[in-house]
Amino acid sequence: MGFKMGIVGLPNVGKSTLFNALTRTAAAQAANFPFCTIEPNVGEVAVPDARLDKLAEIAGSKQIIPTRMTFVDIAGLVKGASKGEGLGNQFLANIREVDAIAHVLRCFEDGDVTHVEGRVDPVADAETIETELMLADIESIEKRLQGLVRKVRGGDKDAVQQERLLKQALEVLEQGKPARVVPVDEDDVRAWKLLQLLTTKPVLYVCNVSESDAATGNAHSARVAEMAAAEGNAHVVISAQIEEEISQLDLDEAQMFLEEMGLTEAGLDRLIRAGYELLHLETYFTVGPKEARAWTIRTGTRAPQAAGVIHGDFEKGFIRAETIAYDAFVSLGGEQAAKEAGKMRAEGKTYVVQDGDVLHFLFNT
Ligand SMILES: Nc1ncnc2c1ncn2[C@@H]1O[C@H](COP(=O)(O)OP(=O)(O)OP(=O)(O)O)[C@@H](O)[C@H]1O
Ligand SMILES: [Mg+2]
Repeated sequence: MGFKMGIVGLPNVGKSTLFNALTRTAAAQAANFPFCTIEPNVGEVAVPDARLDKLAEIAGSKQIIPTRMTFVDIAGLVKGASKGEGLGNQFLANIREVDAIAHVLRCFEDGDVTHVEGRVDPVADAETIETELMLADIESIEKRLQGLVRKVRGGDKDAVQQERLLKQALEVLEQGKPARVVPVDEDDVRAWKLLQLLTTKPVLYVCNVSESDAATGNAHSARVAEMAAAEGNAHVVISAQIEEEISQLDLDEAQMFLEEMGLTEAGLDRLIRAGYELLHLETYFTVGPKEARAWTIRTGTRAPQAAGVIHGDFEKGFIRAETIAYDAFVSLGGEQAAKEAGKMRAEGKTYVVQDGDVLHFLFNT
């Protein structure tokens, strides 16, 4: 499966710097000139989860394998991108493929770093980008509607559904609103997702502040917070530049550095967690002497489909899941003790896996 977040924003706002920090590499070229990035950079990031380390410690697991999330560093968008301005329209296609958008907003003042509009105004920047995404959606909907005409006439059911959904999206977009405000019926959810409209993707605003504002945020990030709350989107405050520095340090050094800065936790950890929440993702664990491993599922996933994340055969031949809740596993001191205390449950096909469940799957091959 694997979930993907696209890092989106105006040119030169710190997207590649953030990407490098997240992936602990210098894979993406980050430099003080607009349109530095052209081809998207793709990297996998381990999802930090203290619970996994705790479980491994209790079970004496030799190896710890965190679950992962993919980040894609996309080229900067500018006003007119949907009409081919800047580096044009191809980047909009990169955004189509992601599950959610991390929208980086410049919230730092630094006369040496070029802002494409010559001023720092993250709320206006967010509008610029959102407008481009809306225009791109309108254009792609109009094209797709034309392409559907014949099929709809022929009575193709899927085409009729698509046409209806596209028209609903078009109506709100033409009022200047993102397609995510369209209320979608249960029966339409799948088809709606398949439309891959840019403005239906959940947004996490990343307020990129200067080093000195990393712990407290600033007036710019406060305005973004307000905007995000009004839209029902999420936001985090982080300094991409410091995060990149921290990502080069080893764990002890990084901890000291964070404390000196007055931070309790690396901004990246907060960002990844916020991404998790935004996508309604949860984690379950498999724990044994060989390895302790975390797996990602969507909230509400039933046991067989959760098993399918490990291997398709687990889902096909699913018999039952043995479950211990994280808290019981930890407070009782491991699997055996939890079992003896009656805290291991056998669950069937309809069981909805809970965040933090420690699971064993039994299956037919
Ligand atoms: N928090 C920050 N404070 C000060 N400078 C920063 C901060 N974050 C990034 N920068 C600087 O901003 C410049 C642009 O960064 P970066 O290349 O990451 O931007 P980008 O959004 O990827 O740009 P492009 O769209 O051109 O690829 C770099 O010089 C970087 O060091
Ligand atoms: Mg870049």
